[in-house]
Amino acid sequence: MFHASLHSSSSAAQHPLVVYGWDDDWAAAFAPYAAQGLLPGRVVRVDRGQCDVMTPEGLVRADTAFVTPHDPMRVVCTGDWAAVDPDGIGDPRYVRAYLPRRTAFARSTSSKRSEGQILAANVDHAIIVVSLAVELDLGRIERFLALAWESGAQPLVVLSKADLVPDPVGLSYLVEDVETVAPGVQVLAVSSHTGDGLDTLQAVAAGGTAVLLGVSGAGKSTLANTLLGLDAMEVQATRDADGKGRHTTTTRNLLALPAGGVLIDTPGLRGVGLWDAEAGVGQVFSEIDDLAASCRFPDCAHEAEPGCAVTAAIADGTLPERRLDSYRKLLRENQRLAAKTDARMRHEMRKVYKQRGMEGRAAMDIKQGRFR
Ligand SMILES: Nc1nc2c(ncn2[C@@H]2O[C@H](COP(=O)(O)OP(=O)(O)OP(=O)(O)O)[C@@H](O)[C@H]2O)c(=O)[nH]1
Ligand SMILES: [Zn+2]
Repeated sequence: MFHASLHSSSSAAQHPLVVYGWDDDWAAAFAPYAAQGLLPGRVVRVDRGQCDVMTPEGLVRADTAFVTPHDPMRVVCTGDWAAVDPDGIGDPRYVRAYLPRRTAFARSTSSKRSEGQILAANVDHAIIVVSLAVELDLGRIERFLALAWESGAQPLVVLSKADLVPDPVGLSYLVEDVETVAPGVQVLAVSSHTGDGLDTLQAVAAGGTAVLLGVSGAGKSTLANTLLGLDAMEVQATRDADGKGRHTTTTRNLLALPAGGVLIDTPGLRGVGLWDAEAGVGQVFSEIDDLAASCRFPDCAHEAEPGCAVTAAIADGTLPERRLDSYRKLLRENQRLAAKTDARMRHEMRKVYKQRGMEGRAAMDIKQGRFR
């Protein structure tokens, strides 16, 4: 790139995988595999025991048999950084290993046997898309926030279809409403139709790998197409061809954005639920946790205990009762799920991602001038 050639004569060309999120830390983690002659690559799609991996040689197809253990949390997934066989060594090529994940999105796979499944790995930004065309459901936003925090990614709430709320004062109230349930999270009104807010969203997305979360009709596909630089005509044409208008994400689930950054859009993420997100739940309701720290009893249940700071805040109107109800509901739901889930698997997930998530959030806090 222009900058690179100005500042450093040795790096005339940047690594071809930089647009897919490659950085010095990944390079360091990959060094032992590079020494074995393996190629680095980012998994852009997984299906039927094979995956597509973007490598410096371009897109290669590789078998995942060596990295497919019985534990579904350890199966290679979209967003992983993989070590694959170089060209000419065996046919098919194999994925030999994948690098430790920085973050991961998981969900429970079945209602009977609650098992975790990884949906996307190494996501930096969880973009929660909420339509302004319908009434805001703050409880639902809180669920998505919990899920996002639990993954280790930094959440961002996008209020989509902002063109439907032409009154700027009304719009600012809606943004404020969402901000009250999303401490530590940026809330951004965006319209794919007028382009409002897109610059800011693009700038955030350029800083890493993003996923779009949200219910059906929230505007995720439209936003994805906008970020990918596909205009409405192209999308319409595609919609006519496959009846879905989702051509961009049917072949690859991970795409480099023209304005920088990477977008992951896997089908599974579209219906994602809450999975063992207890730490994430606490993060969403951090103001309640803060209050609880001042309760007289450390194990206060905020019911009828004397000296309870939480019920006091509800009584004096500083904490909406809805927030506490919502908090309890999510915790209960979460405990039900957690009870059904194999403890070892949960432990595994905690160990690997929690630390990273906390480090990431601490770094974000420092960057944004928030200190706790
Ligand atoms: N007015 C307005 N409508 C929008 C905007 N963005 C999307 N829409 C409309 O909202 C509807 C749903 O948008 P999609 O992008 O398909 O929503 P989605 O979240 O991808 O939905 P699923 O694919 O079902 O998950 C479509 O009819 C879009 O045309 C916007 O910025 N303004
Ligand atoms: Zn209390």
